[in-house]
Amino acid sequence: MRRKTIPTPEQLSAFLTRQRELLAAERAADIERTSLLFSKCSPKLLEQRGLALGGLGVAGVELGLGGKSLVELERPTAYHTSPIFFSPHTFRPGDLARIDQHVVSSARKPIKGKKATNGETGETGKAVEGVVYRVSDTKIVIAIDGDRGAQESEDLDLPERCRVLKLANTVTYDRMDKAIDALERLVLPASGSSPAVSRLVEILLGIYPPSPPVPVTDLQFMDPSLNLSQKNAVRAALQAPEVALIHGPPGTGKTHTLVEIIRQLVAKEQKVLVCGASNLAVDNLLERLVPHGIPVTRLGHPARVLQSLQSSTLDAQTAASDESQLAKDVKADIDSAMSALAGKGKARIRGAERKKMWDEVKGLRKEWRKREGGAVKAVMGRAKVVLSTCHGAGSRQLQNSQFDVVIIDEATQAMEAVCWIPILKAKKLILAGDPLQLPPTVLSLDSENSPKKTTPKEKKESTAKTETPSEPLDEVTLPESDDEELEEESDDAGADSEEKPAASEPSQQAERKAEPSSKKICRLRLPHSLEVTLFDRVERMFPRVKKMLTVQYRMHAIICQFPSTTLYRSKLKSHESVAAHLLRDLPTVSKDDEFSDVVTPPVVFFDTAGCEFFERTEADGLSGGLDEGSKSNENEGAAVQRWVQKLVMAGVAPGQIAVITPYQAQVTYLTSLLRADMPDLEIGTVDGMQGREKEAVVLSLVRSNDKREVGFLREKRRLNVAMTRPRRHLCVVGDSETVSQGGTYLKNWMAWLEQNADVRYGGDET
Ligand SMILES: Nc1ncnc2c1ncn2[C@@H]1O[C@H](COP(=O)(O)OP(=O)(O)OP(=O)(O)O)[C@@H](O)[C@H]1O
Repeated sequence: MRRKTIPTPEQLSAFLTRQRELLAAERAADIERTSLLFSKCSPKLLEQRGLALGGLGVAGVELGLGGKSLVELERPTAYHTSPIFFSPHTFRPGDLARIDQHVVSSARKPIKGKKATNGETGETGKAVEGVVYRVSDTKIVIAIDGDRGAQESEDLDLPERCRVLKLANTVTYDRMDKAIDALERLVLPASGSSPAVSRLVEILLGIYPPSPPVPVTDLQFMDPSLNLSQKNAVRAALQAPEVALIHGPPGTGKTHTLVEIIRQLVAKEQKVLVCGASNLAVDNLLERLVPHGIPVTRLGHPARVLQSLQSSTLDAQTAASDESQLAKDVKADIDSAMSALAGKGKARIRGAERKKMWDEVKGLRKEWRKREGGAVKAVMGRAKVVLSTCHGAGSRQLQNSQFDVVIIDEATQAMEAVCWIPILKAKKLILAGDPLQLPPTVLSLDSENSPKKTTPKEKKESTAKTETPSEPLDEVTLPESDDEELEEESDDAGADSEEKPAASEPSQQAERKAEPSSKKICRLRLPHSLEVTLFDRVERMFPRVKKMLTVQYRMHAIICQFPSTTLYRSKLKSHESVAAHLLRDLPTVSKDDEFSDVVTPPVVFFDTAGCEFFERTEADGLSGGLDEGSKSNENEGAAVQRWVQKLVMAGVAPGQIAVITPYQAQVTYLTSLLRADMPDLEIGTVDGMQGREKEAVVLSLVRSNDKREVGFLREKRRLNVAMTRPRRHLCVVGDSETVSQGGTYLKNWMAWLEQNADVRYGGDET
């Protein structure tokens, strides 16, 4: 039995150093990935890869919420004889992007009627960076901050012919670094200074254990539908003086539970900061809070907030506030000057006149920002519940704000450092997530710069972002839970291999030095990668602060059985409202006998063993080998297509079906097979489906080879996500012979499918 000790200053320092090293490696990997793409790919290839849109012209500039300049770009017909629709691309609202001069790969004739002064662009303008605000088939709108691009360059003097490039987001890394620096100043102050460190910070770093719960005697649940495990989690979160964890397996109502906690905290006049790992997670919570009439303010770039929730944004609330009326007349003047400068349809204002006008705009903007700043302060002062992404909590609007409680949803998908950004603003922390689903995406696992090197085999598997592998876990175990008799400082011999840092690490040597031979180990352990989340660490240090939700409202009981037994110690139960639901119960689905074998079984397994449906490795060389290694399986794709067609013929709407697979190359292939006929069918990677559900899910496993290699299919957390997305029907297509060679877990799953699924021959054409 090893006793855990509190960290020494050296160990605290080693922990912070490790976080910094990991973040630096991740930043480098992110930038390297982007620059590799930009350097290896010709402009045409960048467009083919969906990372650039070229040949654009400015269709207009207007002033948007929060003083942003909204630059609308389209493909002017003068440049293109072909349709002006964009080709497929990866730009989504919220992406960072740069507008710069259009570049062509090879010499082309100048455009008729234009003087080519620089390459073929005609006129050199300035590059600006911003955020994608809106995208349609023909237009892309980039929002540029009033106090960044336009102000710094004084003039939004964009090139006449532009392109838009997708950028790596380094702001997030800056904020994470800043949070780690702030943490260091708190816990390892320079001599002489003695800052007040909150007990929460000390607990999260293993210096103190959490205080005992403070009973809440008058607790009246506001939502009568909460089940017992949800009520227990709400009670524990409210009673915890400093920290609580909510473990929500798939479909167990994590968000439902958090909404109750927020309502209870608001009723007690607590000021709450609610964060999510992603904008989607934040909007999901916002959507659920708004109907309860809770006064919420959503921080974040309006471009990153769902259209339907815009009225809850700080920008919109500021615009509607009494305080901002003062700023409105200034805004009108800016608007008219901006449209004159954009000069759409008229002659472009140039030279001294343009400079003078920009100086005026600059002055007006300064005044407007001052007036708006006052309005923002007033709105923030009134807000009871503030919502933002974790890194958004580092924005200037929250610079001096303090909260009673910070809640982080999907905390198991957030890197630890990003969680520290909001944590440093609060006295108490509630984390919700599921450590048995996929961790945050970490690019540096695959990088030369990574403190932890991957094996060549892992590396090959992880070239596309959607395929970033996690360390294959041979023993994913449910960590010690609140409801079992456990010593708080128990032996962690059962800890999974994840926590073992690479032996050659300098920081780990520091850890080993600090660890005396008497088997005492430090409670604060060094993470081996950014995949180790704060939730994981706190759970391991203090298992009693965790409550698990145990009733799921998504899957048919059979679909739930394997993950529940193997990952959740059989604690995950199916609510009676879903335990027996089948596709045939859907109102649109045919009740004819003809379709019975399609819409009745909850789990179907097309076993392709012996069919010789071999996988193919992609090596298209498109991006200098960046996509090399992704797998596809055409015959399996055909089997998926046949089953989807049957489901649809039986009356299941394409929008109720998802086709998922771990491999990007298979997504591409399946898209080419199915997209044209079924635009509403969801086709994507397993990773992209985390947090979502569909009535029917068809899962293509892809791997089929003589070497019995399964690659990152063996990652249990990915498999868990894959098999827990369906509500009524799961169809698995795969080669049991290959897949069952991928370790005990996959072997057991194949055996379970043989026993419990409606097993069919994979080559079956009928
Ligand atoms: N106590 C309850 N009674 C009835 N339905 C519930 C209850 N709790 C949750 N649900 C339903 O279960 C579904 C999943 O809930 P929710 O979205 O809150 O879960 P989640 O754990 O956040 O989901 P995910 O697994 O996607 O992260 C929702 O449709 C929700 O309405």
